Amino acid sequence: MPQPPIRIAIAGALGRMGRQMTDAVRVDPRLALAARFHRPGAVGDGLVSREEALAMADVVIDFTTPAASVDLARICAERGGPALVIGSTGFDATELAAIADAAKTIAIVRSGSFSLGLNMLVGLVEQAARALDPDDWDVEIVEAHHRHKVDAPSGTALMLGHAAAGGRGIDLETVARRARDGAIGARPPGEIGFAVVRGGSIVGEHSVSFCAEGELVTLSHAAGDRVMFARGAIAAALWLEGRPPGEYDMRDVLGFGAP
Ligand SMILES: NC(=O)C1=CN([C@@H]2O[C@H](COP(=O)(O)OP(=O)(O)OC[C@H]3O[C@@H](n4cnc5c(N)ncnc54)[C@H](OP(=O)(O)O)[C@@H]3O)[C@@H](O)[C@H]2O)C=CC1
Ligand SMILES: O=C(O)C1=N[C@H](C(=O)O)C[C@H](O)C1
Repeated sequence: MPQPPIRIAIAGALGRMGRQMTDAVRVDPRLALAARFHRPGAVGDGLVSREEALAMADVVIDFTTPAASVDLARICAERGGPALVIGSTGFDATELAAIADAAKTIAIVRSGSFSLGLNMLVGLVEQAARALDPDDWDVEIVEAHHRHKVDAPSGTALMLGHAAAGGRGIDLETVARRARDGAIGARPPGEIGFAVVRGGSIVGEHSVSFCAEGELVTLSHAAGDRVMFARGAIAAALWLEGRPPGEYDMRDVLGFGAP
């Protein structure tokens, strides 16, 4: 018997990723585009209210803002579904805790990047960080995005930072250096530095450099098109079918295991 298509609702449907998701879901025979919604009050273009959308969907795919994603996760948990794929970035600790709380009731895949290649890079970064002595090898993460991006460092850069810190067996927050300016002094050993570029239409570029006396190792990824984020989010939505409540990430979906 052929499986019935998974019914997808798209949050933030008029945004850059919302539009990309709409196109990708429409052409995927495993999925039915059940509903699209945007901000409260947004109408036209086939949009419905959030409440109507949630009633029609098995999975909601959400690329919006931290506040909107947290609210959506809370509402989905209160009504016992649907499951959620969250791609928004820029969450603070309180917002992340709220999503973790919702994941006690519903299944959620949340990732700063739905790119397959990027999630493979996360494992390579963790491996390199484990192998290279932090007293000799400085870690520097550089990310570049389009001029419209509102959070920094990117969710992906933070994932890469967590992978590097995890490889060293430390908590990223204790060693992260998110910005530098002025008379900052010499670089302390063990620091994980972030640098941010914003401009034009850059879809997303990330590099992690391990810098030692006389040599440099750089691992990098460049996104040329948002379509692969949409494909990754679809893989996550399909993977969610029948999953118990919990907060999962793209490495779970891809079967890459913990970094
Ligand atoms: N994890 C991943 O692989 C990827 C993650 N992202 C992340 O996804 C998020 C969205 O990115 P992008 O599409 O470029 O940004 P956009 O600003 O283009 O889209 C976000 C949309 O969400 C809408 N929105 C705001 N509040 C609500 C709400 N309460 N309900 C429904 N919709 C709402 C905004 O509306 P309005 O226009 O009216 O403000 C906006 O159109 C960002 O956090 C980005 O970092 C992006 C690409 C890949
Ligand atoms: O805002 C974007 O565009 C992107 N955001 C994600 C992030 O913060 O890492 C993923 C991707 O790089 C595009």
